[in-house]
Amino acid sequence: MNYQVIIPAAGSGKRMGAGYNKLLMNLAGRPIILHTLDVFEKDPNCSRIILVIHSNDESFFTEIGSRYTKIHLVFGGSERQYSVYNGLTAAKEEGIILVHDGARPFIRPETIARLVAAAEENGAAIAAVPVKDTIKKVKNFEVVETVDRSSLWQVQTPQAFHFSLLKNAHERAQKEKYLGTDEASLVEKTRHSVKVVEADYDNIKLTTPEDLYFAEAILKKRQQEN
Ligand SMILES: Nc1ccn([C@@H]2O[C@H](COP(=O)(O)OP(=O)(O)OP(=O)(O)O)[C@@H](O)[C@H]2O)c(=O)n1
Ligand SMILES: C[C@](O)(CO)[C@H](O)COP(=O)(O)O
Repeated sequence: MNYQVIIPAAGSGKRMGAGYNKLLMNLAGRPIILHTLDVFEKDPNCSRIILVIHSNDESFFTEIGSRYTKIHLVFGGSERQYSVYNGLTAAKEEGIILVHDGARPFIRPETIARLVAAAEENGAAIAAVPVKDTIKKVKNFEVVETVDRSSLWQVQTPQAFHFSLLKNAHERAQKEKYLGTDEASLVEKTRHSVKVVEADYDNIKLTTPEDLYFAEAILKKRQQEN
């Protein structure tokens, strides 16, 4: 089943502390964002990549345009949610649409395929992995509650939706002025069910400097697999 993907890549990477967009940082000799784009450019089921960029990075992304035939560039907003919404305006209003963080370069094609199938069937599906650590609610550095982790999952991207379901959820959030940290939380507010597809623990989001060490190790392991 064909799908479109919105790739939000317009963040400032504050937690990475590079002083510029972390997605332009080097990973195995290439900017992180190119590793992510490669997955979708190579996927024959991906019909369109809507890449949401910061105006500061326009020249970089314009330059790579010739190597990535599926890309449509859109400018982002001050929040991730606004960037994704801007991406929706450049999408074809049909079929299945995915949202995938540019900061997650290790997504596997087989996970994408499972998510697309689940979204086709249910309307909404997200990648996630079961929590491994004990999770506690903490206030002023004091434990308030230990949360039962048997039903807790750590949510990732891609998140996959019927186009109209995602568009309606974003429009409602814009109208009612609420922000979510992922697309599924906006869809949940419309009371539509969201299916979970178990993904990989190495589908990490490169957020802080330590993640770059993990990324080098993941890449090395993937090269051994191929
Ligand atoms: N206004 C924003 C904020 C984030 N993103 C994108 O959303 C993804 C997940 O966001 P995050 O990892 O938080 O990236 P940053 O916002 O850049 O990081 P930080 O919060 O540390 O500044 C990233 O690919 C980022 O580029 C975006 O397109 N527009
Ligand atoms: C969408 C997401 O990657 C799911 O875990 C996460 O919520 C993004 O959070 P961020 O702070 O915008 O990186």
